[in-house]
Amino acid sequence: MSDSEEESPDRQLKLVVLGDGTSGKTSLATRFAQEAFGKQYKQTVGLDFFLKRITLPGNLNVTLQVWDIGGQTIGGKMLDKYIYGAQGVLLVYDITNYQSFENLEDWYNMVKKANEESEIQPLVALVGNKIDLEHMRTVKTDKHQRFCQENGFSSHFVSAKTGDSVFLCFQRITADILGIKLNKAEMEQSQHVVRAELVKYPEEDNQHYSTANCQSKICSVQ
Ligand SMILES: Nc1nc2c(ncn2[C@@H]2O[C@H](COP(=O)(O)OP(=O)(O)OP(=O)(O)O)[C@@H](O)[C@H]2O)c(=O)[nH]1
Repeated sequence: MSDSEEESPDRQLKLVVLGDGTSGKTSLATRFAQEAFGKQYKQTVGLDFFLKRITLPGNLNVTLQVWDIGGQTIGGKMLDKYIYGAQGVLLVYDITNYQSFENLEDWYNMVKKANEESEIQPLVALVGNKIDLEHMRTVKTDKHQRFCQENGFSSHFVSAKTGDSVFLCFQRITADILGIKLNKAEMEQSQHVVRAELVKYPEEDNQHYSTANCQSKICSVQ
């Protein structure tokens, strides 16, 4: 390999995921880092770590260290230390749980306190999770947008369950931290396509579904 072909070392970034218990922080980190989702709730005690390497346009490799902080740590002594040194903070709430949105004010205050003495402030992203439960939404999108505008947060809506926009969310945050602009095509490429299997009804039942007869067994919902 010639000198010019040598890969430059990965950039390393620390991202901290904060928010109330059950807002979906572990699910979000697991979906992003392992492309998996578990329905069963298991409370995070303290914190968990995830590592994921992504490549941004221009062949820039970035290793993301994702710190998934348990929702119960809000009153604890360790929280400052967990947050300290992060280049990015994801404030996560559940769009069907208004309290989880309201409590982000407290979480954000903890971020400001932890970085009081540091010269560089982390980039903060507001993440509304569980958009697969849109019909149960209790936090209006204009409330979300206002909170972003008032504090200079970037805005994201995701579903850890379906994977909708999860990769895009982490990609956009990483690009913002590194000052890289993603174009529309690059962002569209990162949009997750949800694949839903269609139920195949027995022949005799098909009469009831004659107008909705699908040619393909797979439906792509974007
Ligand atoms: N429908 C739906 N459920 C979700 C989604 N994300 C997480 N959940 C469910 O919400 C519950 C809580 O998810 P967790 O990821 O454990 O929440 P957490 O924020 O890490 O909770 P703590 O560990 O207590 O801080 C689990 O039952 C998940 O399966 C989502 O996008 N959609």
